[in-house]
Amino acid sequence: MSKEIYENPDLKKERQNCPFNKEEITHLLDGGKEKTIERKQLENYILSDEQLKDAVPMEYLSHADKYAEELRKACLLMHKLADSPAGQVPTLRALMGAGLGSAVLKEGNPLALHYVMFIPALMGQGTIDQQAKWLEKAYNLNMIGTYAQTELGHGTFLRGLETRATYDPKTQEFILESPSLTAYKWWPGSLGKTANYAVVMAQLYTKGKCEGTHPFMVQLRDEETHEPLPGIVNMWLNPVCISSYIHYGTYVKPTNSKLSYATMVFVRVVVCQDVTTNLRKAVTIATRYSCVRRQSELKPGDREPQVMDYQAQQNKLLPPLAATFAFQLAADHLWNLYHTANNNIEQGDLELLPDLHGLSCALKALCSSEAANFVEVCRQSCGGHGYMSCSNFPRIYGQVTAAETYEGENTVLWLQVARYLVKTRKEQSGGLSVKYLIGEEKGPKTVDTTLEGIVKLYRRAAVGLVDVAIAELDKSGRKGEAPHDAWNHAAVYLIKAAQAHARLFVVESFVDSLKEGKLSAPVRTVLSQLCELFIIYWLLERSGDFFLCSNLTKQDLLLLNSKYVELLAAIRPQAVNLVDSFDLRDEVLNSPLGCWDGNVYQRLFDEAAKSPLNQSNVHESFHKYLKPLLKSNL
Ligand SMILES: CCCCC/C=C\C/C=C\C/C=C\C/C=C\C/C=C/C(=O)SCCNC(=O)CCNC(=O)[C@H](O)C(C)(C)COP(=O)(O)OP(=O)(O)OC[C@H]1O[C@@H](n2cnc3c(N)ncnc32)[C@H](O)[C@@H]1OP(=O)(O)O
Ligand SMILES: Cc1cc2nc3c(=O)[nH]c(=O)nc-3n(C[C@H](O)[C@H](O)[C@H](O)COP(=O)(O)OP(=O)(O)OC[C@H]3O[C@@H](n4cnc5c(N)ncnc54)[C@H](O)[C@@H]3O)c2cc1C
Repeated sequence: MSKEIYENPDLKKERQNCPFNKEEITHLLDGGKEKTIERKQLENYILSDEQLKDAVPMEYLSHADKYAEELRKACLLMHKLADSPAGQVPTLRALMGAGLGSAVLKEGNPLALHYVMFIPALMGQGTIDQQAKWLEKAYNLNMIGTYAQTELGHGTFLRGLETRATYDPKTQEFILESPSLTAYKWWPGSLGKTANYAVVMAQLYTKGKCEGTHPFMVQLRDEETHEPLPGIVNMWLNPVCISSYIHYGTYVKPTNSKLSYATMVFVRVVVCQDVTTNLRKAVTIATRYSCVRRQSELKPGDREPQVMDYQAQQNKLLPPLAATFAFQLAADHLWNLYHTANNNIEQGDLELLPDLHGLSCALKALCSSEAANFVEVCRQSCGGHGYMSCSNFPRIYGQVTAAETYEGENTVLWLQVARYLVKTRKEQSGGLSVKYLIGEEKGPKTVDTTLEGIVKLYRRAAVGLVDVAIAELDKSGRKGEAPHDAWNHAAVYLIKAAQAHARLFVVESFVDSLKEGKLSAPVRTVLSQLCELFIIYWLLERSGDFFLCSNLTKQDLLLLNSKYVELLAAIRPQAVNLVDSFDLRDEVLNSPLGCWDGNVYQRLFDEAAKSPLNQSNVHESFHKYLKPLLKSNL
C-alpha cells in the first residue's frame, strides 16, 4: 500500500487551479527545458549518494570536525565529477554555488577557490606555456590552488599591497617577501589548510622600479607531506610570474594594467547569480512557511488566518520574490556582456573593458546588498522559527552578506561605477550600458505611470543624479579644492548616482526580457505583474531620487502607491506557485520551514531532537556547576 504523501492542507489549496505552467518558468530560469532535465539528473546523481549526507547536523560539530567533514564530502564530490551525467563544467558550476553545492557542503566548499579563482586566474592571465604546464595539473586535482591577494593591512587598495616580488636578473628568479605583519596574506579561502599552491598578487619590482601588482604562481606546501615549504611564513622562493611581462629581464607593460584584475571581474559577474540563488532559497522558505503559519485574528471571530494574508506580510515577501526574477535576468545580461568582452579582449580589443568593469561592479554591489537586505526580511517574516539555525536563514544570510564585502567591498565598487559614469557623461563617449548618458534626455518631462513611463523615470533619475554629482565636483573645483578632495566630498552624490545606474540596468533588463521572451500569456501576465510591482517598489523606496530629477508629483506617488498595493493583492494567490516554479529541492532549501509538503511543526520538532543536549534529560554540567550553585545559598 503506497504511503499517503502528506501535504499541508493550506499549501495544497494554494497549489490548486494554478493559472500558469510552473514548468515554463522553471525552464525560463534554467535556460531551457534541456537544462532543467540536466539539472534534475545532476541533483538526483548527487543527492542520492548516502555518503554525502551529514550523520549529525553540522552545527553540532567542532570547528576542526566541520572542516574535516566538508573536506571529506568535497573530495567525494570531485570523484563523482568524472562520472557526472551533466559533464564537468555544468557540474562544477552547480557544485561551487549556492544551489546544489550548498545542499551538500553546508559550511562551505574547501575546494571552491581552486575552481572559482585559481583556475580562472590561470586561464585569464597565464601564458600558453604556463597554461600547458599548470592547467592540466589543476584540472586533474594534482594541485589545489587559491587566490592570495588580500593582506592583513590591505584588501581594497590593491596598489597598496605590500607583498613584493623582486626580479633577480642573475638567477632569473622572483623573490617574494611579506616585509611586514600587515603584508601577511589574510582571508584567501583554502590558504590555511587545504591549498598547496596559490596565485599570489604582489608588487613587481624589477631594475629597482615598481611595476604594480601582478599575479605569481607560488607553491605553498610539499605535494607529498603537505608541510609548508621552508620559509613559507615570511619568505617565498621560486614563484613564477603568471603572465608574460618579463622578457629576458626587461619588463614589457601590458596593454592595460587592469587586466591583472580580470579574475575579480569574473567572480563579480558570477556572484550576481549566486546571491540570486540564495535569495530564491530564502523567498521559497519564507513564502511556504507564511502560507502554513496561521496566527492572530484578521476578521474578529474567524479562524486564525495564514500570515500571508496580511498585506504587511505580502509587502515583506513579494518584492523579494519579484527581485529574484529581476536579478536573474540582469545577471544573464551581464554574463553575456562578460563573454563578449572577454572574447574581444583575447583578440586584443579592450573597448568593452570599462563597460564590463563598470557594470560588474554595479551589479555585484546592487545584487549582493539588496539580496542581503531581502534575506533578512525573509528571516524576520518567519518570526521565532526564522531565527533558528535549522531554518537555514542564518547560513543563507551569512553567505549573501559576505558577498557585500568580498570581491570588492561594495562602497568601493560603487565609487568605481561613479568614476565610470562621470567620465562617460563628461566625455560624452562610452559604451554599451551608459548610452543614456550620451546626449540630452529627449521627450516631454511629464510623467506617466505606465511601465514605459516608469522606466523613463528611472532613466531621468540615472542621468540626473550623475549631473548632480558632477555639479558638486565642479562646485568644489571652483572653490579651489584638489580633485581628490572634491571627489571625496561628493561621495554621497556619487554613490547615489551609481546605485541609480545599477537599478536602471536591472529595470531595463526585466522589462526588455518580458518584451523579447517567448512566453505564454499566463506566464507573461504573472511576470509582468511581478515586474511592475518591483519597479514601483524601488521607485517608492527611492522616491527622493525621482523627485530630484523629474516632474514626479505627490499625486503620481499616491497613484503609484495604490497601484503597488493592488499588485500585492493580485500576486498573493500565486506566491506558492511562483516559488514552486523555482523547483528547489528540500535538500537544497535545507529548512523545515520551507519543505514542499509544509509539514513544518513535525520537522521542527525532529530537528530539535537532534541536538546533543536533547540526548539526555539532565546534562552533566548540572552536577558540576548548577547544583553547587543551588546549594550555595548565595
Ligand atoms: C567552474 C566555474 C565556477 C563557477 C562558480 C560558481 C559559483 C561561485 C559562486 C560564488 C563565488 C564563490 C565564492 C567566492 C569567491 C571568492 C571569495 C572572495 C575572494 C576575494 O575577495 S578576492 C579579493 C577581492 N579584492 C578586491 O576586489 C579588491 C578591490 N579593489 C580593487 O579592485 C581596486 O583596488 C580598485 C578599487 C578597482 C581600485 O584600483 P586602482 O588600481 O586603484 O584603480 P583606480 O585608480 O581606482 O582606477 C584606475 C582605472 O582603472 C580602471 N579599473 C579599475 N579596476 C578595473 C578592473 N577590474 N577592470 C577594468 N578597469 C579597471 C578604473 O575604471 C580606472 O579607469 P579610468 O579610465 O577611470 O582611469
Ligand atoms: C568571506 C570572505 C572571503 C574572502 N575570500 C578572499 C579570498 O579568497 N582571497 C582574497 O584575496 N581575499 C578574500 N577576501 C578578502 C576581501 O576581498 C576583502 O575583505 C575585501 O576586498 C575588502 O577589503 P578590506 O577587508 O581591506 O576592507 P576595507 O577596504 O579596509 O574596508 C573598510 C571600510 O573602508 C572603506 N573604504 C575603503 N576604501 C575606500 C575608499 N577608497 N573610499 C571610501 N571608502 C573606502 C570601505 O567602504 C569599508 O567601509 C574575503 C573576504 C571575505 C569576507
